[in-house]
Amino acid sequence: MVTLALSKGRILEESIPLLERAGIVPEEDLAKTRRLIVGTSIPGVRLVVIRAADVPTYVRYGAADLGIAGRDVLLEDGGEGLYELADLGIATCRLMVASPIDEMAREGARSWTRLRVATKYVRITERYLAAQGIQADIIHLYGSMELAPLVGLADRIVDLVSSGRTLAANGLKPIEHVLDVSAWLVANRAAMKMKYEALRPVIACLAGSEGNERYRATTYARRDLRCGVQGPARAQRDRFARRRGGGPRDYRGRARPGRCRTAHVDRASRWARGAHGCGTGGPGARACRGLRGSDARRAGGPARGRGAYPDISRTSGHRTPHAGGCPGLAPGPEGDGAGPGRSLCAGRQGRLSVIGADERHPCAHRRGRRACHDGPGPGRAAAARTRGRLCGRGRSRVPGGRGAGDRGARLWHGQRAACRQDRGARKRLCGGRQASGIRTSGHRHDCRALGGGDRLRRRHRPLVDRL
Ligand SMILES: Nc1ncnc2c1ncn2[C@@H]1O[C@H](COP(=O)(O)OP(=O)(O)OP(=O)(O)O)[C@@H](O)[C@H]1O
Ligand SMILES: O=P(O)(O)OC[C@H]1O[C@H](OP(=O)(O)OP(=O)(O)O)[C@H](O)[C@@H]1O
Repeated sequence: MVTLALSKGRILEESIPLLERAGIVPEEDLAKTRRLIVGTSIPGVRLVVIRAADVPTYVRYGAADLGIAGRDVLLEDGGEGLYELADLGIATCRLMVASPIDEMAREGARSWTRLRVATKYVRITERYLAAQGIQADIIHLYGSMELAPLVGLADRIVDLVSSGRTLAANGLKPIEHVLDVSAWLVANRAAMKMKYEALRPVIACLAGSEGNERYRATTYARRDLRCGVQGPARAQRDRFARRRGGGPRDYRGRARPGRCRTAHVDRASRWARGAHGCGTGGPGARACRGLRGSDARRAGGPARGRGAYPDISRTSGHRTPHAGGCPGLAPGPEGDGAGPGRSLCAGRQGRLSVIGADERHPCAHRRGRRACHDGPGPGRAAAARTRGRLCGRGRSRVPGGRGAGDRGARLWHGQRAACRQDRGARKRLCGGRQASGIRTSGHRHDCRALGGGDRLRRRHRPLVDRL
């Protein structure tokens, strides 16, 4: 059973059409029913309707597997224990600082000193004010913030603004923009591991449902389609190669001809950003279906002609490869293209990330965690590939040294320490015995034998140090 938590209020109003477009039709009218758990047209998918601020809690503790909540609520909550999967593009508004209109001429927001600010969003406001270097007392209210300045409770408010009518009606004016807000699809982390097969079609249908134009590679797809096929070494090499003006390179630095067989998509991580311009029109293009605008350009799509990759929309965003919607939400065979994830990564979805790089990035890749359900996590897989390539599989080169086999190593010198194959080379350099070593400082730094304790360290210490 998949439980989807919906926020009451505005988000619910806009969630219902989204659900219906995705083929998830509630058995009862959610706006009218007093029931809080409602079945849907999809067996095994049910809805719970709760207060917006409670959605993160339900999802965090696994009472709901998925949830739809405003970004304001998620940021205020902190988002621990959640994967923030996709910006659904509904219930959009802005979080603004507002002040009484007549005060506007007197001072700007930045000149505040020890003002009182009323808000429902204490955490966000604290962070915002701290970032601005403004000292203020924050007064926590639960609603009708606009009233606070009118009755002398606060000098400013931080509140959501959509049409601006509420502010205007109360003689207030927005003065600073804090945050763009929209509703996001979130998931319980454990459920994403344990119930992934059941969740996947629901996620795909909600995040990629036709008509959801905000479904972008920048959110769900970008983070979720980590196939782990293409490792960082190759991505990095390609990036370097492109900077040099050449095409993609193999580990020896030779031009890599023909079609690239990889389809790595994760641009959420730095190293992978260069992974798409493979220059072949093959994998990069395939991988980048669904990337929009600058992402697509970065991926090399439009650079090779706007029509080259019909799935890349330059302006309007991701054109979901979700032909035909989500018939019955039945998870199809891997790689059947039925969902945005599968069409891109052949079903091997990986780890997810959070909203916006500016907030946090608990990226499983960076932590090297197992994230891919079909294999080792991208971190480890990538590291393994990197090691293999860097050391040239047994070449007795010192990383950073000379020789064709070391090109990759030079690019990836940061990985040297991890490269087992390099041990041989180091040993040969120091023989495990030399007192002063060869290339002393570099050698000392690299030599694993130094990890063996003081005795070894002394033995390896260059003569000059021992004097
Ligand atoms: N004016 C608005 N326009 C668009 N979206 C809004 C607006 N106000 C709030 N939202 C979004 O809808 C979510 C729920 O807001 P809503 O006003 O329906 O409930 P609430 O007043 O925050 O909650 P409660 O009534 O339980 O205190 C907010 O978290 C925000 O993401
Ligand atoms: O810009 P507008 O279109 O006028 O909408 C903004 C209002 O909507 C929200 O209030 P809500 O109706 O949720 O009531 P609340 O203040 O009690 O939360 C928000 O807190 C503003 O008051």
